[in-house]
Amino acid sequence: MALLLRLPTICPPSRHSLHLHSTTRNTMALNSPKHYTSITTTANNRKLPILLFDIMDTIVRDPFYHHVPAFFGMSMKELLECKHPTAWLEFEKGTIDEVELARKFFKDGRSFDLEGLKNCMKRGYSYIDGVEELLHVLKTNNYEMHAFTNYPTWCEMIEDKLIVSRYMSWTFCSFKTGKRKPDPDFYLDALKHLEVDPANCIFVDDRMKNVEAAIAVGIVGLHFKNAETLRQDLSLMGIDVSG
Ligand SMILES: Nc1c(NC[C@H](O)[C@H](O)[C@H](O)COP(=O)(O)O)[nH]c(=O)[nH]c1=O
Ligand SMILES: [Mg+2]
Repeated sequence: MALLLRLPTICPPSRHSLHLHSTTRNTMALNSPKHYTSITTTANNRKLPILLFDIMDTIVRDPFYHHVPAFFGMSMKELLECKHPTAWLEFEKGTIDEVELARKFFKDGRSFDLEGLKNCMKRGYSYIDGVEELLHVLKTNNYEMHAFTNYPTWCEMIEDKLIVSRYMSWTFCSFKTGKRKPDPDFYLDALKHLEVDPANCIFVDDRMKNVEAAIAVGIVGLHFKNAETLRQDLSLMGIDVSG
């Protein structure tokens, strides 16, 4: 089983605590650290828990680690040595656009074929094995799902190719919010937007530090390893993953 991270049964109040949304009734059992004994709905028939998904290397393969070095004819080590240290992060936060990214992608300001890089990224995007099938089941079983991703406007290229919106909304994207995981404010803003108690959200991410940040604000955190262990973890928590 993939590592399952959960706050103590009842999350201790912190300055970040949010109040239970007033329309919530019969909330999930809080007396078991590892299993929700009931799936609940709110007064407006909202099914709980809400599922929040990291995208890169949780739902979609990140082309950065193989396709991009190959595109530049470099090893990853060589690429990291000559890349600008913050340009990509700025692009992810939406503070620069892709033209500016291209201008400062390399520390020495050398130019490159931006359209070629974008096509390379597009070719590289694919669902991680077994994930789309799991999303399909969760969608069929009426779970509310949202993307929660550090990624630039190129989310649109992912959407164009994989139509992730069939399964979840592109609600929480760093390029729109200007915040990146593991910034606690990114998670707190999401809870405020969703008007939901953090214990009624499950967050799934391949990076442990992002999972830990979710847990720190009271969200249930699952560390993604692969689709099968995620299915098992969700099932153990009482989520209906039957097809
Ligand atoms: N530095 C560049 C990256 N890096 C990969 C990113 O870390 C990744 O795409 C993203 O931040 C994933 O975040 P999450 O934790 O999965 O939400 N990728 C590029 O394509 N180009 C870069 O220059
Ligand atoms: Mg990721």
